[in-house]
Amino acid sequence: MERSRVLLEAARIIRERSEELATMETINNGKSIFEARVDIEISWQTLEYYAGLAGSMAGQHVQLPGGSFGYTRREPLGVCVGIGAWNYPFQIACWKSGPALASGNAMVYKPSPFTPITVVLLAEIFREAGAPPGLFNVVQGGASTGEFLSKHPDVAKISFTGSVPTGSKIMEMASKGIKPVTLELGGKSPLIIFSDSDLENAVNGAMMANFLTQGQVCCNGTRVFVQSNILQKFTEEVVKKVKKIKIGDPLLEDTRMGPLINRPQLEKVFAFIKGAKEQGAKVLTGGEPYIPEDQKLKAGFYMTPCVLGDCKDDMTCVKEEIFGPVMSILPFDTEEEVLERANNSTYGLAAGVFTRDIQRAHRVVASLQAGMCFINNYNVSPVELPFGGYKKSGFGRENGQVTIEYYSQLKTVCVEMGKVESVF
Ligand SMILES: NC(=O)c1ccc[n+]([C@@H]2O[C@H](COP(=O)([O-])OP(=O)(O)OC[C@H]3O[C@@H](n4cnc5c(N)ncnc54)[C@H](O)[C@@H]3O)[C@@H](O)[C@H]2O)c1
Ligand SMILES: CCCCC=O
Repeated sequence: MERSRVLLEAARIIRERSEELATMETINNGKSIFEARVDIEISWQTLEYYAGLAGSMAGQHVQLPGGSFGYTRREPLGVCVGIGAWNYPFQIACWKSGPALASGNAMVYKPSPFTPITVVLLAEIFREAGAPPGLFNVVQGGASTGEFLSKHPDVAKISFTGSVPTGSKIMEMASKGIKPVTLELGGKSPLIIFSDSDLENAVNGAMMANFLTQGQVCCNGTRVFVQSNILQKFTEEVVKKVKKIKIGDPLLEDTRMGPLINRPQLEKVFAFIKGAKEQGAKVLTGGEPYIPEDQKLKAGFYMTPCVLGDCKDDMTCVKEEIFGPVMSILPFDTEEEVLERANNSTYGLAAGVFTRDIQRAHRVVASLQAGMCFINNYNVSPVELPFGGYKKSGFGRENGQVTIEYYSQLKTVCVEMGKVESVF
């Protein structure tokens, strides 16, 4: 209950300071203030949710023959390391620290060097909320700092959010110390639109699946499979909407797309678009540098959101994670065919299906190889629901009750009430 009170107080402070924190997050990352506000809201909800679970951590009592019994204790792991990506800096730190602290651990958190700011504010908030000094610590740095933390003998667990190659290195380092890891990695998720969908809903779902945070979202549904008989109509509607996305100063109220995180990321996205064109895809809109009129923004890393048509499953833009505002549209004919193509990926983070046929919706998600599936929506992530991947998108979960298990260990105590029956 003591932990719960600290988390609840931290949630209250975040809520009270939400406008300031959202502004800082926009400056930190470049996402629109509109989206940053949502991130801050999800963040305090996460701390509230785990505050609620903190007091309910308990073991089991098991009766054994002869009056003997056993019981289990759910105990903390110790010092947990959190290593975060730059796309949701504050939210990722809350997704990790909420369950870690609720379970009784301490945390050392390393944000991405591209977004070092807001997690420092989170550390100050935890202190102000009553967390003892040293319970939640921030260490700044890049790969070598992450490696130092991952190899450190005093560290009991690593929770990592980032790319597959780095996740693989972290797992290797953790294996040397036999440390548990949670890996929240990348994706190339499918979004399947059946022709019986509510078209407006499906178009809105595809927008949500591709263009939040300048397309730099791990679970984005970037492979948009559209049933052939609605391909033309769907594509026209999507392109119309994408053209209307307001790009510019992320601190302005009506902006919906700010700059990408940095120059290399912008160039990487342009290289994917160039490669897509060379492989035969057609740019239906966007994919160009965007120069805002405002003088002070001219050197920003802006681009116009892009929709690619005439895509094929074996194109690089369809197979690899771009991590930018680029949607690939792929026609399909049958359910069986689309399932096979949707699952034909080394990733398995998320997937979505739009249909009015409820039986089909459940049948399809049951066959999709993805940890986070959406029916008739996309990219909503309530804290009550576990989030995480299949296949190379990682393992372990964030959010939901189950995450307590990833931040704790189970001790079994066997109690003998009779005499020891020695076999010797
Ligand atoms: N599944 C999820 O929940 C989720 C959420 C956000 C982002 N992501 C993924 O993250 C990727 C983009 O983020 P990124 O570019 O920051 O990823 P990244 O792997 O380059 O870096 C992530 C973090 O790891 C650190 N790091 C880098 N090399 C390291 C090493 N050798 N040892 C230890 N730490 C090291 C970085 O400094 C950073 O803090 C995308 O692939 C995206 O899909 C996944
Ligand atoms: C914390 C939000 C994770 C979404 C993926 O990038």
